[in-house]
Amino acid sequence: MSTHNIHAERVLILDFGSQYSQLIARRIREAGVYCELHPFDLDAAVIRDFAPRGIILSGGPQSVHEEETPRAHPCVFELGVPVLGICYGMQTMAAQLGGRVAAATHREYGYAQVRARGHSALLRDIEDHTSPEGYGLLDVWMSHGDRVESLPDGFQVIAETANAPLAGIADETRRFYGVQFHPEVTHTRQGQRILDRFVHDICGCQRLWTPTNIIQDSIATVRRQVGTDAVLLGLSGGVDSSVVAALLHRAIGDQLTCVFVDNGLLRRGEGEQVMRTFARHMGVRVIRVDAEDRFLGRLKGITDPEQKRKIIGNTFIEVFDDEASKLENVQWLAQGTIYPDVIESAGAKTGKAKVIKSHHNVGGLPEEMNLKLIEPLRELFKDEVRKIGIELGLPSEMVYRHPFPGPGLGVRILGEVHREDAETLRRADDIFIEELRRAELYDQVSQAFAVFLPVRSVGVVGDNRQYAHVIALRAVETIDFMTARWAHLPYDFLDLVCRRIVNEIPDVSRVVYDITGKPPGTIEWE
Ligand SMILES: Nc1ncnc2c1ncn2[C@@H]1O[C@H](COP(=O)(O)OP(=O)(O)OP(=O)(O)O)[C@@H](O)[C@H]1O
Ligand SMILES: O=c1[nH]c(=O)c2[nH+]cn([C@@H]3O[C@H](COP(=O)(O)O)[C@@H](O)[C@H]3O)c2[nH]1
Ligand SMILES: NC(=O)CC[C@H](N)C(=O)O
Ligand SMILES: [Mg+2]
Repeated sequence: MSTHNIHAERVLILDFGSQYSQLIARRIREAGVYCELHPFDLDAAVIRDFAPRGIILSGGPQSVHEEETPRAHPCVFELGVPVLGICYGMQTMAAQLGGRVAAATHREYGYAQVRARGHSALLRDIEDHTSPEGYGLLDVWMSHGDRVESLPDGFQVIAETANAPLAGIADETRRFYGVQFHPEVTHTRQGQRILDRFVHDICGCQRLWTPTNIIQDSIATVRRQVGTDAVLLGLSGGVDSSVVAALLHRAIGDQLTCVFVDNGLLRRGEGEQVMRTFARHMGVRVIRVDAEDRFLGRLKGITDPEQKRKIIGNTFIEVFDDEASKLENVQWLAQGTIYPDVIESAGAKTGKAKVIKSHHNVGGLPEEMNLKLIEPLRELFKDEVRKIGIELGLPSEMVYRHPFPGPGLGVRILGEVHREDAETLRRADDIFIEELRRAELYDQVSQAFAVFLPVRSVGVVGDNRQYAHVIALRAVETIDFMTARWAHLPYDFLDLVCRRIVNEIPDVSRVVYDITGKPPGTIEWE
């Protein structure tokens, strides 16, 4: 049983549309405090029911001084809990409580140095440098064009810059704080300390949100939820489903059955690895379904990328359906949904956030099969999922592996998918990944893989003419996979990988390296 109620002390973040709202939530979680991110116009009744220990108002693209721009519900300032406004959040707090906000003559984007004033509970003793006059100086990151020009009653200035004399404000009595800079971004060097200060010292939250507590709590919840029913999980070998498998196995043991589908579009050794880690080492019941013929059969003659994705998704559903109907007493389908998926799909529904992913995995399973859904990672960010995976004893190569798309090699073999090309690609990809690991570059890039190009190019090998395929290598660096920079891998390294691929795989005569960023490219080629 869980020893603490890890959700009891919670912080509410109201999202005014900042690019960094999710980052605020991640930082609060890093501080060991449970928080949720919701749209700024969340119902007052829901806000009260949430019973937050503190509220954070995020930044946002709009201008408080224009008409009809977002406001926090007045109840935010009436609950008697601390409030921290960041950028737009500070501006709207100031405006709503009687201060004035206007466009500044100078905008501030990027680095700025803030001078702390007085001894606020928020910034006291937190500094990067000390000025000759003895003031604390903070290196921060700004992104604003408006500024607070006059303070509401009860507020004092706690930080200033040349361009924003009111860069930090506080009403210590009501425990309302505002900062014009962004403590949630890593460029604000003391940002985590400032947020720690807010949630621990000002809101009075303890550090209950830790991997050990999260695991204990999820186990208790899962046991309560499923009782003695059986649970089915699609296990891909990817991070999320692997962590769900480990967690459910610990919670309900033999009541869990995993289905691993080999669709013929997986990386080399994937099936073997899944069976070794889960079935052999951990004693999880895993059914391996060999569905290569079924998938490749359906893909015959299909060249359009979107059509390929749809066919692969639908075939997954069929295979799952078949497997589920063979099992007895299965009432639940487990899924590796994580918190960013929840935020993004809510945003997509209300139209407040831009639709980020239109990718599909094995979507649609629940309706098709009438199973109840169980999603034990629904509240967690990827980094939290990884920490839990490690704590549950999963190997770190599994927990820290690069993401792999649901449609797999199906979107990395351009045009029609042929079995022998999939094998060629698997070999090339395996060489690339193996060498990245050997050179200790694997963890320095966010995602790396090979792509099969269905064109032929002439080469010369051993005095003979060779007319064979082209492999493209792709490696990117990114935080959120929304934008990416191509990885500047060393030439000598690329040279080595190229030579191995061309020498070891007869069907490849040429290797190219993709130097397109995202945008304008996407990460996958299809
Ligand atoms: N080959 C497969 N066999 C069984 N289930 C699969 C397979 N591929 C995907 N799935 C299911 O689809 C879900 C979504 O896939 P997705 O790639 O988003 O997540 P993941 O594989 O768990 O983790 P990661 O994002 O690290 O790849 C998985 O959690 C898993 O339940
Ligand atoms: O689970 C998935 N199902 C999909 O259909 C899918 N398509 C792309 N990706 C992964 O998403 C990230 C961004 O990819 P793109 O720049 O190609 O859109 C990269 O990490 C891609 O590998 C997918 N993941
Ligand atoms: N990053 C923000 O929250 C910006 C707030 C507001 N749009 C400004 O320019 O000042
Ligand atoms: Mg995956």
